[in-house]
Order: sequence, then structure tokens, then C-alpha cells
Amino acid sequence: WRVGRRDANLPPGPPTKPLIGNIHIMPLKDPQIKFTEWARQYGDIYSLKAGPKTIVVLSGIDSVKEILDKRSATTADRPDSYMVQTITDGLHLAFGRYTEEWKKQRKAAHAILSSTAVVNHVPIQMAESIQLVYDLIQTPQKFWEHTGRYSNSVIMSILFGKRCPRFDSYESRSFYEINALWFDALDLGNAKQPPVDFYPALGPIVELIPEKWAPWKQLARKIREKQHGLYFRLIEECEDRMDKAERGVEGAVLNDSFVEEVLKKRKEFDMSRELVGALAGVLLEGGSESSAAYIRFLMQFLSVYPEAQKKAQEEIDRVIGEDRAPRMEDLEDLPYVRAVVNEVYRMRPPVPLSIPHATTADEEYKGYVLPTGTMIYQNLYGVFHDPNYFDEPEKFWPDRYILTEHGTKPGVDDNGFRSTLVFGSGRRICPGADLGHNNASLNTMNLLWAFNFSPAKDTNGNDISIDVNAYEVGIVPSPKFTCSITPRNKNIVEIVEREFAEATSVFERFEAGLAEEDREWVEERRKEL
Ligand code: HEM
Repeated sequence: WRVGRRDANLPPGPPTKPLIGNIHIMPLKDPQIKFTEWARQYGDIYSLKAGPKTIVVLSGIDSVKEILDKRSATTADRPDSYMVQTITDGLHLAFGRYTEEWKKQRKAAHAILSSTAVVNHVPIQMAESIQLVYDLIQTPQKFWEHTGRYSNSVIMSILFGKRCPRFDSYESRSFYEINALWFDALDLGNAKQPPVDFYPALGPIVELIPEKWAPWKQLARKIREKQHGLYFRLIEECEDRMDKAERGVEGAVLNDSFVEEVLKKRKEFDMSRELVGALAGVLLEGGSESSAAYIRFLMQFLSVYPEAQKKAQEEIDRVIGEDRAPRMEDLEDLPYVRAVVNEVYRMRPPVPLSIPHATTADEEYKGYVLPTGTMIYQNLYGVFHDPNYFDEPEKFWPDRYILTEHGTKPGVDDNGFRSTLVFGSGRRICPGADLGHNNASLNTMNLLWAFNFSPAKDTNGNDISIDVNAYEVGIVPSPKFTCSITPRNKNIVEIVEREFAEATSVFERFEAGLAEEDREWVEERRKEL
């Protein structure tokens, strides 16, 4: 009868009901908004009950730092997830438990994602970013596809040595279709899965239900097959390339992709082929979704806040002049552009509730006891919208990052903040942070240099208003909006065409295995330039 009740030594929270706890009030849509409202009501640390399961939500910088950063040794687990286990055998680096297999994957990922390794990826990021600008000049209304293509193509090139020149490239389209199913299946709000994550005692019964009566089993199998199909098709292409290069087949060259490297060093990394496939898959997922979401939010805020856009463009014009596109090295001379990046992160952290952590020991904090197995949400959205730290937190105002390092109110003690907060905490902090940050910074600079963003017009010539609180739902939500994207002047169009043509030498390394349609598309574009 105590199931669903909140123990006295847990942090406070909304009233519970027997057996279900707070399940009946769990937000099904935009949970970060409700979680933040509850934080203002119950405090920076509060608890929720989902049946017997305890969930703790951290919405203040001090509790995040103390519990997730400082006590990372015992708060780096992930909660059990039926879908993650069934679909990935628990091998998923991001959603899987804190295991030996996790450690091996983290170590291998570090080889391409460390701050020193990511410098090697800047040329392909710059080349793809120029293509993004080129694509947006041609068909601005397709900005959703273009941004998705950009981020997917960068990480595809790094992982498999194969880029995606079009959103309709087989790999890019398949990836986004499969990932939509995958993220949807993980969403606790949409009842696509049995409630075993909250009521583990139901596990054996759920196991016994035949697949034909268990839609979640059908869904899990479908996603598993599709993910496996795509990820291992790409792994096989790398194996084939390696094999041909080793046999000296004419034209077969290695391109030092991550998968080639890990396959070569499989023994050193102590990874099975299955684990290599799982790792490549999760990096494809992490690398594609969050950077695309960032760029879309950027476009949305620039459309709604013309003053910030103008200020950043004035800075860019002063530093870069009229003869060339921006380069990565320019960033250090562009403090306002860097402030725009930070403000987009703050306004819309791409993974707003981070990925839930779980405790592997009882944790005491401020007199509360979080029992082993507690699921911990790191409410990044809530931390970044805390009115105690941020003036007018709902306003997009990059200048706050000029006034203080972390954008906090002048005079406030912001010691707990760090510039990597948007990438999570502790041992689970995003391994792709440097790569992701380069994606964000480079594209912020390039897009501001190239375009004016403004609200789109309806048929009567009136602005179509943009609701900055309308999201596409998901673990990595994206904004729902349309906008007008127009090149700032003719000179810019000419520079983009020239630099896109020059980028051919960077692209070619990743084009050996392109499908016929992609190759034709690339050749046609290059003829036009
Ligand atoms: C702006 C871009 C990005 C943002 C804001 C972001 C944010 C995050 C956050 C908040 C987490 C959860 C951390 C935690 O649990 O405390 C995470 C985890 C992760 N991210 Fe990113 N990410 C970005 C880009 C990337 C990229 C480019 C990759 C891959 C190349 C990537 C791969 C991952 C992986 C594999 C994890 C799971 C780590 C683990 O559980 O050990 N992310 N990311």
C-alpha cells in the first residue's frame, strides 16, 4: 500500500496518489516547461513518484554541481529502460547503463571527439557549412532538410568516411526516419511501451505476452532491425574499403574514418564488431539531432530579435570585411557572435532535460536521502531560466554574455556555472561537446554573415507570427516555425559559390562511396558553379 507514496526523507514534490504516485500528472508534452514550473513551486530539488520508482529533478546549479559533477562516481548510471534493452541489448552509449561496455565505448569515442582530435574535423565542418549556406540560397523554404543534412553529413563523414550531399541521400533520409521512431519509442509520455520501467515487477508478465498482442514488441523489433540494417550496412562499406585497400585493388583508398580506425584497433579497444556498430550508431544519433536543433533555434531567434541579429552582423562586417566567408579562426575576434551561441544554448538547450542519470548508492543532500536507483533529471532548461541568476530569462538577449561570463546578473555569485553546462554533467557529460560546439559556432557565424532572417509573409504581405514556445516534441525538440531567409547582398552569393566550388577538394575524400544519384547531384551542382 505504500507504493506510489513519497518517503519522508525524499525532497518535496507534488501530492501523490496510492500505487501511481505522480504518474497521472506527468507532462506528456514539453516536460521541461512543467518541470520548471514545479521547480519554482517545490524548489531546486524536488521529487516525483512513478509507482515505486523515485525521480528527482534538479533545476538549480548548486544541486547539479554537487550531485552530478562532484558525486559522479555514484550518479553516472542510467535508469533501466525496457526499450533500450530490447532494441540495443543495453549497448547504447547514451541510454545504456554504466557498464564495462559503456567504458570501452567512451574510450574509443574519445579518439575522435577529444578537444585535440576535433581540430581535424574543422575542414569538413567548414565545407559542409558552406554547402548549407549554398543550399539555403537555392531553396530557403527547405531549411529544415538543409540543417538536418548538414549535421548528419558532418558526422557521417567523420564516422564512416562517407558524406550525404543531399537530404534525400539514402543514408540521411533513412537515418532521420529511423531516429524519429527510436526517439518516439523512448518517450515515456506517449505510451508506446509497457510500464515496466516504473513497475519492474511486471517484467516477467510482459515477457510472456506474445508479440502479436504486444505492439511495443513489434515496434522494438522494427526499430532494432532498421537500426541494425543501416548501421551495419555502413560498417560493411568501411570493411569492404579496408579489405580492397589491403588487397591493393585499384582506386581503393582508406580515408581514416573513425570506423576504419576502431576496426583496425578492435583488439586494443577490446570491442566486438557488434559494439563497434552500436557505438557508431549512437554517435550518428548524437551528432545529427542536437546540432540540427541548435541551428533551427538560432534561425528562429534571429527572426524574432532583429536587434541582436543586426549587432552580430555589424561585428562580423567589421572583422571579416567583404571579400570572403568567415573561418573558424575568426571566432576569437567575434565576442558578440560567441554571445549569440551561448544565448541560444541558454534559451533552448538542445537536450533540455539532459538524459536521466541514476544513482548507484544512497546519496544524502541537504538532509534528503536519494535511495540507490533514483532516476535524476538534470533540468538544464530550468537552470538556464532561473530568475535568481538571469534577468528576464525568457528574453533572447546575447548582451548578457558580454556583461558576465555566464550571462548571469552582474554581482550574482555564479561560481557553480561552467561553459559546458549545456552538454550535461559528470562522467556522462556529452563526449561530442567540442564537435557540437564547433558546429554551433561555425554555423552561427556563417549564417549571420550570409543572411537576414525575418518572419515569413502571408499572401497579404503580413508577417506570419512566430511562436517561440511551439516545439516539435522529443528528447531533442526542435522549434516549429517558418521564416524568411534572404542573402544579405549579391556579393555574398558570389563568394558562397566560389567557396563552395573550392570546397570540392575537401569533399572528395568523403565521396568515393556515393550512390549514383548522389554522385550525379554533386556533379550537376559543380557544373553550375
Ligand atoms: C550542440 C550540440 C550538443 C549538445 C547540446 C549535446 C548535449 C548533450 C547532453 C545534455 C547530454 C547528456 C549528458 C548527461 O547525461 O549529463 C549528451 C550526451 C551525449 N551526447 Fe551530446 N550534445 C551535442 C552534440 C553531440 C555530438 C556532436 C555527439 C556525437 C558526435 C554527441 C554524442 C553524445 C553521446 C554519445 C552522449 C551520451 C554520453 C553518455 O551517456 O556517456 N552529442 N549530449
